[in-house]
Amino acid sequence: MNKENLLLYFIMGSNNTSQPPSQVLKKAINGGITCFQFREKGSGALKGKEKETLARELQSICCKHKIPFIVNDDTELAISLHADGIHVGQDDESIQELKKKCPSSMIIGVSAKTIEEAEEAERQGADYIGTGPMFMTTTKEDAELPIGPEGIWALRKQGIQLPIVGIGGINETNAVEVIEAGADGVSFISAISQADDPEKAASTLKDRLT
Ligand SMILES: Cc1ncc(COP(=O)(O)OP(=O)(O)O)c(N)n1
Ligand SMILES: Cc1nc(C(=O)O)sc1CCOP(=O)(O)O
Ligand SMILES: [Mg+2]
Repeated sequence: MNKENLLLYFIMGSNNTSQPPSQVLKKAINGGITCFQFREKGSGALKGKEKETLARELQSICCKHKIPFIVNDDTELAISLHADGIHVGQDDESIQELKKKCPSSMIIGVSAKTIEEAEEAERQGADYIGTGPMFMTTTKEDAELPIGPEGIWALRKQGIQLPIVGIGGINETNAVEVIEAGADGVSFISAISQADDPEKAASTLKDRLT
């Protein structure tokens, strides 16, 4: 994957916003996001056909604007939609399994915060790692304690070269710290999905980082 695409990585599912998700995504794209992950998860998340319909709608918006469309967790959905990529965590499907099932062009993102996890992701051929939580977050129901941007410093210091995107509690006031620690990008849900004006929220984040 082109690591420039990780700079402003927006993640959202239908339960992360009170506005229509398609409107939020369009505004976020107008504001300058560079990548999108469909994460339909947690309380009230859509399932089955409804989930697929929303995924297709958001994918077509991304496609029109040439924004990579990544699916969280759901490999079957990612494959059936010919998504640009899939993101998995340590408790999800292994990279080895994904490599067997997915087209070789599909971007594979993996959550990794320890040196062991990051080295394993590199060995297995992940395209990028997501490291977090950087800061306190209430968006992920089972989020762990924050490791701070120091967690990214530590991975870089120990020689991790894979593209890294920080995640968790990132907003316009702390995004720069994450990049300064060695990340190629920042990912965020609520900073945009909960904003009254998602376009302005995205463009403010972009201004802070460019
Ligand atoms: C870019 C990015 N980084 C990390 C995660 C977290 O993935 P995971 O640990 O599998 O947790 P869930 O998102 O599935 O709850 C992510 N989604 N994206
Ligand atoms: C999906 C997710 N994964 C995390 C991790 O630490 O792996 S934190 C998180 C939630 C990010 O939402 P917000 O930007 O609203 O804090
Ligand atoms: Mg997961």
